[in-house]
Amino acid sequence: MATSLQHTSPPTPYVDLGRDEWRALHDRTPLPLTADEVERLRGLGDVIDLDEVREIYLPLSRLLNLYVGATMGAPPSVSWGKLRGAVSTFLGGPQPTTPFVLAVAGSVAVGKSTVARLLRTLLARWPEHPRVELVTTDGFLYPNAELEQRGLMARKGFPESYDRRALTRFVASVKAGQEEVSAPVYSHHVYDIVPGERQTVRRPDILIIEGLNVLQPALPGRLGLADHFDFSLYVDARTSDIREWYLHRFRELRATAFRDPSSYFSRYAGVPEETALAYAERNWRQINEPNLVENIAPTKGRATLVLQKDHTHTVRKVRLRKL
Ligand SMILES: Nc1ncnc2c1ncn2[C@@H]1O[C@H](COP(=O)(O)OP(=O)(O)O)[C@@H](O)[C@H]1O
Ligand SMILES: CC(C)(COP(=O)(O)O)[C@@H](O)C(=O)NCCC(=O)O
Repeated sequence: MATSLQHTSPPTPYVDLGRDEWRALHDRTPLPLTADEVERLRGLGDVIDLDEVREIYLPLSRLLNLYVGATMGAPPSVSWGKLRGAVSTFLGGPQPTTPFVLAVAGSVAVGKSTVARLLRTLLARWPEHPRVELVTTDGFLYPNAELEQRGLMARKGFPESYDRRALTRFVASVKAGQEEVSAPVYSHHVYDIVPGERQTVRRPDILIIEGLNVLQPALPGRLGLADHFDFSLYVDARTSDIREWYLHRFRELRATAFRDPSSYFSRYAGVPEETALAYAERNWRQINEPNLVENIAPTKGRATLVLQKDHTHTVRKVRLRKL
């Protein structure tokens, strides 16, 4: 005889919300977007539907605002910084605040940069944490010369193509509250690290660290990058959709940025479209897809929150780790 237990899903460590359930949270988000802010978001230059911003990303910024408040505390009031307050009491005195570290993970072309830029803007609107810095992990790729030497030129984006120690040290120093920390800078234009250029971070309220491999587990015996995160977000979609977005972006870049003769990819602006697309397809098949399958997707379960997108970039499901 069937028991009711057979019909009950087993408990999971996540809360799953469908689009409509998540969207309903929008009504409870105390900081609506003003017309000015909508204009500013348009100014970011990203293709993103403004209803999607209001219904999905604005509630997400509120959830993050709650996490920042609970973890870091702003003014030590009843509702702010309970955890910090309790720990300060335990340690016998107020502890200095350090930046809240938010990681954004996912495949090449899944939309990480778009989400990270959007969150930088949305999070900075909250009065408790106006100073938000965004750093991408590509600055920690080894320079091409080093990748050549290590035989890794066809593995750009794989965990071994990064200076993982420098990346972890960077995030640890920001998290430690160091006054000024700097990161190397990668240029998609020249397809290499820019010699001598640095991005400096000066004790922001929030640091967003965005990249393919941010959720990779630590090497045995070492502290991992993810050990310094206060919250992590994984942007997810079907591999076949991500492939389409990758090829679409390549086609768009061919018509714009690749036309600049100083671009590393300028040769693909001058060849027939099918030759250029064959190159992009090969890059997807040989580099980005295997990296997604072997290294990136397996880290999804470690994220605090997963955004699941459909083929139009519309978020259909949000999965949040239970506290
Ligand atoms: N929410 C969105 N709505 C529409 N297009 C998007 C959205 N997010 C990303 N895209 C598009 O998808 C492609 C990949 O996005 P991008 O943020 O550059 O990805 P990543 O940083 O993960 O490589 C780009 O062409 C971008 O314009
Ligand atoms: C620079 C990247 C490795 C992404 O770096 P991230 O900031 O995510 O660490 C990636 O966008 C890339 O250029 N991959 C090389 C393969 C390709 O050209 O598609």
